[in-house]
This record gives sequence, structure tokens and C-alpha cells, in this order.
Amino acid sequence: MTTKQLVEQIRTKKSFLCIGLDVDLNKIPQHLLQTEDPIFEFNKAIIDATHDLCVSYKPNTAFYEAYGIKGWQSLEKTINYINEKYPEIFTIADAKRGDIGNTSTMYAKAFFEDLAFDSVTVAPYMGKDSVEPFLAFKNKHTIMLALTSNEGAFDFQTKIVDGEELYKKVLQTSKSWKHSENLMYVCGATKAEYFKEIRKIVPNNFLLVPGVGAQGGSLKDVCQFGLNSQVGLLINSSRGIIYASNGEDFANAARNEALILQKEMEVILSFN
Ligand SMILES: O=C(O)c1cc(=O)[nH]c(=O)n1[C@@H]1O[C@H](COP(=O)(O)O)[C@@H](O)[C@H]1O
Repeated sequence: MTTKQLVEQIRTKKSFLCIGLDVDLNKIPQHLLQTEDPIFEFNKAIIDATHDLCVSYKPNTAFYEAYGIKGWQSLEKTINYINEKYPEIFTIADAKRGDIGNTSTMYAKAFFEDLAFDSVTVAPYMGKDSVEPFLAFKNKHTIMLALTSNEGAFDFQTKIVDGEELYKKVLQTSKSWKHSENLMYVCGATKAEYFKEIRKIVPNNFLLVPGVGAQGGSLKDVCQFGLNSQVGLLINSSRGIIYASNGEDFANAARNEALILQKEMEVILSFN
């Protein structure tokens, strides 16, 4: 999917919501456990109930890998279902990969070709030659960790390196990489006070912003400096939406939570 198509979808749906499909068998409604593929059945119901309110789904692969080959098959069925039934949706494989070049190419093939995701998350720690293999894929997007939502972000990301905070160096340096136009960045909603500085370095790129909902980040605070002329934000919430209820009404309850965020976004977009 091109960035232009993503922006068009955001404008049409009046939403820049990304719903995280982080499926934990201990948290989903018990009646689904009797089905052949509880993870897929759960995702299918959530997707059918929310696809008009969000522009993106982000399965975190950990929640599938934890269930072995069956989990991987559920992930494959989920991405195929979205691509076939709702092809306008921007899909994110949250896998946080990155390795030496030839290995990164294989990771990229896994998520862009075998599983036809639009994007994948990567870690910047191994540098340019670990990320460029992902960037080489046309109309695919590589979402690199910049300033993460967790407490441990302060262990390294805000430390001063060569006179500036490391996350700023990551943002600045990555702009010189081949096909850097295919880069998006992860910036946590719990770090809203940093968005002004982030936007000075990357005014045009999309930012994937997790941390709204269960982690306590504020949509409004992020939007104050995070928005750009193309909207430029994908706000993710996972647990806050998909586990709104663990009863028979779970899909409807998820829809209600998604609707609350979408309505807030509609108001914000009406001023931008
Ligand atoms: O890359 C991510 O998506 C990510 C980066 C980050 O800094 N913080 C973060 O929470 N995430 C992911 O975003 C999702 C957040 O889930 P909730 O806290 O349940 O909304 C999880 O899949 C996390 O792994």
C-alpha cells in the first residue's frame, strides 16, 4: 500500500486508529476455546466489528509465536482474511526484527511476501545494513523503533551520544539511508512531551504511536505536536480495545471502545 492510499483511507474514515491484535488465550471469551482456531475466530470477530472505525491492524507476532505452528497458522489466516475482505486496511506485522543484511532480507520476505503485510516493525540497534534490506521493498513500509513507550526507553534511547539524545541520532541518521521514504517510526504515546522535538527531525514521516489505553498515554497530548499535513499518525491500542469484555458481547464491546477513540479523532481531524 502506498502512503497516499493510507492517507486517503484516514480522511475517508476520519480515523487514524490502529487496533492491536495481541491475542492471549487466557483473556479471550471461554466459548471460543471450543472452536478449531480460537485465535483466528477471535480476530475475525474483532475485525468484522471494527474495520470501519480503524485504518490499521497490528498483530504482535509474539502472541502467535507463543502458540507454535498453530499460532503461526492463525497469524497467516488473520492477514489473509484482512487482505481479502478489507484490502484498504494498512497491516503491520509487529515483529521488531533486524539482523545482518542477508538475514534481514529473509525476515523482510517472511513478512512482505510469504505473509503479505504492508509493514513490519524493526529495531535500529544493528544499524543501516540491518534496516536497508527492508526498505528495498516497493510500497512496503518499515517501522523503526525511535522512542518507545516503556520505562526502559530511558536506559538507552534518551542517553546523550555525540552531543544529542540517542533517539534523535537514530531519527536523523536513518534519513540518509537508501529508500528512507519507506520509513515510519515508533514513538510511544507515554512520551508525548517529546513529540515536538521528534517532529523537528522527521516532519513528514508517519509515526506509529502505541501506549494509548492500557499504558495510559493520551491521544490529545500526542496530537498536539504529532500531527502533520498528512495526519502522519497511527495511534495503536491493543488491550484497551480487544479485551473490553470477555463475554459473548466481546466484539461489540471492542467496537464501542474503538468508537470512543474514532470519535475523538474525528474531532481532532476537523480542526486539521
Ligand atoms: O512496536 C510497538 O508496537 C510497540 C512499541 C512500544 O514502544 N510500545 C509498545 O507497547 N509497542 C507494542 O504496542 C502494543 C501495545 O499494546 P497495549 O498496551 O495493549 O495497547 C503491544 O503490541 C506492544 O508490543
